Amino acid sequence: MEAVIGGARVALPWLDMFLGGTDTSAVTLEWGMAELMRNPAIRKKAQEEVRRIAGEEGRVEEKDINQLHYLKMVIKETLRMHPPTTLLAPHECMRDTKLQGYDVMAKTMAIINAWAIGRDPRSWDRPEAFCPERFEVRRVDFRGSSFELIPFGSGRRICPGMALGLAGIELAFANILCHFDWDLPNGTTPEELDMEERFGLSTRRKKPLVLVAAIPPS
Ligand code: HEM
Repeated sequence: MEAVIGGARVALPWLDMFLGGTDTSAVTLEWGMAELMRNPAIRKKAQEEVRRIAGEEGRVEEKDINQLHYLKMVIKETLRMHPPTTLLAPHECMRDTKLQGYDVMAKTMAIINAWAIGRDPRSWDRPEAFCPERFEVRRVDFRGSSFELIPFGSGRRICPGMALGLAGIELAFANILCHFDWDLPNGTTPEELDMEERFGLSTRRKKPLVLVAAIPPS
């Protein structure tokens, strides 16, 4: 990100880092919870796993994260359907290139729609269904090597904060599922939950997610 200070353009990489690092994780968490509210059976399965791993300590810590196999699939499925940086970052072609029969001129701006790629029926069976189990049979990586799932981009400009972002999302997601039972307010049914998006720097929910938290009976 750049700012104009005293007439001069100044690069602000720390601001990129701050915005890229906080907003994306918060948006992913909100979409993930929304999908779990629409899919109670998936929520129950994720919550059972988290509470089993939390055990007697009653909380999930960083050392436990690698055991959260189902929750990791829930997060992967969330990033497939709701990549926060919908259009990744614009890339400029450095030299004249031929790509799959197309001529791409130097200086061409390439904008990649990760949202559409994640919902492409040529790559995904029932793409509009939230189904973490699809990753049990299909070993798709989302770290830049499987082009059908690129929420963090790919190649030399892939998101450098991926590991940090994922660890934060996993830990926060696990603990909010561990400590509370969740419900929709005012008798809203899962089918009625509004999933409309608002496109922006990161694509968030048009209406913020409002949920009722309850402490589970011990
Ligand atoms: C769910 C979490 C996150 C997602 C989905 C995400 C996604 C992305 C995407 C799609 C890009 C553009 C990649 C491209 O150019 O093709 C990017 C770039 C970047 N991200 Fe993230 N990000 C996340 C978390 C973070 C965190 C936690 C940090 C830092 C603490 C971070 C810092 C950056 C920076 C500095 C860039 C620019 C890299 C460059 O241009 O070379 N991101 N991110």
